[in-house]
Amino acid sequence: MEISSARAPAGSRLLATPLGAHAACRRSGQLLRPRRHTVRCSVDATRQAQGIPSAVAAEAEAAEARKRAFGVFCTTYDLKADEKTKSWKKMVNIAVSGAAGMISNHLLFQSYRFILSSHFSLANLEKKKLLSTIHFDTNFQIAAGEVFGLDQPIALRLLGSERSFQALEGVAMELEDSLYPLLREVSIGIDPYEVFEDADWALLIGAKPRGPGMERAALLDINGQIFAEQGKALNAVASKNVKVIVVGNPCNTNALICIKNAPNIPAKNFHALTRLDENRAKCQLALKAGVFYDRVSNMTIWGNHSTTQVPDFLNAKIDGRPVKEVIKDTKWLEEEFTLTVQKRGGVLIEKWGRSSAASTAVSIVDAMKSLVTPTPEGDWFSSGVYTTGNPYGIAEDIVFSMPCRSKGDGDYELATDVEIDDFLWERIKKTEAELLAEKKCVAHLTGDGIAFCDLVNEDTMLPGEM
Ligand SMILES: NC(=O)c1ccc[n+]([C@@H]2O[C@H](COP(=O)([O-])OP(=O)(O)OC[C@H]3O[C@@H](n4cnc5c(N)ncnc54)[C@H](O)[C@@H]3O)[C@@H](O)[C@H]2O)c1
Repeated sequence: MEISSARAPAGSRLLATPLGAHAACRRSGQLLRPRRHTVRCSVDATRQAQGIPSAVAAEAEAAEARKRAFGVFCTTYDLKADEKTKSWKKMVNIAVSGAAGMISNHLLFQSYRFILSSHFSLANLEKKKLLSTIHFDTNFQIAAGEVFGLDQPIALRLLGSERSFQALEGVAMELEDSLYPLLREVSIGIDPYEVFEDADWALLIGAKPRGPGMERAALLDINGQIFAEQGKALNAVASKNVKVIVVGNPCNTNALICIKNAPNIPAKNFHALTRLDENRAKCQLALKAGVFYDRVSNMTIWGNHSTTQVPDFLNAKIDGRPVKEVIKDTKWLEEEFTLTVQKRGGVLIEKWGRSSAASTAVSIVDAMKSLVTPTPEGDWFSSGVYTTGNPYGIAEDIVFSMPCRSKGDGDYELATDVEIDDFLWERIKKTEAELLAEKKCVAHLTGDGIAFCDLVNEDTMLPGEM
């Protein structure tokens, strides 16, 4: 077999993949020219080398590969183990549910990241200056190496619903045509037991939106069932150390449902996405203080990804100083800042007629990066994580957004150097009460008995809802 690559970095060679099997090549024995790689194979030599006895077996294998991979990604690479390059890492398998939806569309294609000079100041924004200092990174950030590095090949496993399957094929076609150099496999499907196989990461975005007049309790049940099934599927077929980020709302309780349905995966591996709320809070503080957002650190969102969430200005810092020393307007911090962050999603819908997708996609990438890169000394990030064993006195056995630090190994520890005063604690208890009430509504999905839902009177809105 002769293999050459036009796009692999100099000195590197292509990676063998389990999905690949180079099915089409074995089937036809003809020269194939996938866009990225020229692959020539000798049918007999390949079969002999791999101990494949007959054309029937090759055809069966080809059919299997066709079922699981999409388009050009079916013609992935067939190097034997001893031919693997030392310079490439083992493939990372990333499963994305709701892959044909709005957030995924941004995550997969258009998650633009401004790369600005570090002295850039929002207060001094001038058009000319902006043009000269901004560069666009238009690649899919994960496949482009922003999360895992430039030598990390990626496989994407895209899960859709029956209704969105055709759109999912379109997504896969666009991924083909985007020529992402690190994207080596794409498979699509509607069965989580197939799509989540060997997943190292699962980004659970797909969920049903709350329809007009639908009570929160009904949404909890409908989406809870999706996440119970996906938890079971992850438990059965994903990597035993899979990291799961639940985005679909109500994401804290959906994450709890996943945990309860995936007993073989450590509960610590599950996250509910509250990074968008953290980013929104940082932006508001930066605007008020007249600094660029990278000067804001230690920003915690406590609790639920809902309007009861608590953006913590007591522990946050600007230029390493407590926020309250920099922004002396306590009334603004307690009232306007808190409400603005809590209701940001709803206001965005009012303006644009749809919920945040681009900034959510960016925050998913941020959340992943926070787990695979060491947290800067003294700082932390927010994530909705399992509360059992938490040092703050928050109720156990729920998923609650708290301050986390990572060594960059995919794991995290809760920050202990935080202060909690009466104002903060009162608000933490309110969002905790909401999550405990949500938990009761989904007891039938977490193995905790019969569900009882009394959320009707206290029907808080999710960020992103009107
Ligand atoms: N946590 C956060 O910060 C945050 C922020 C914004 C939105 N959200 C939530 O993210 C979710 C997705 O938002 P969106 O704008 O992408 O919605 P969308 O409606 O554009 O896309 C959702 C996609 O999921 C698919 N889907 C539905 N059920 C599925 C299932 N069982 N398996 C796989 N796919 C399924 C749908 O067909 C659709 O393509 C919503 O629940 C939204 O409320 C969360």
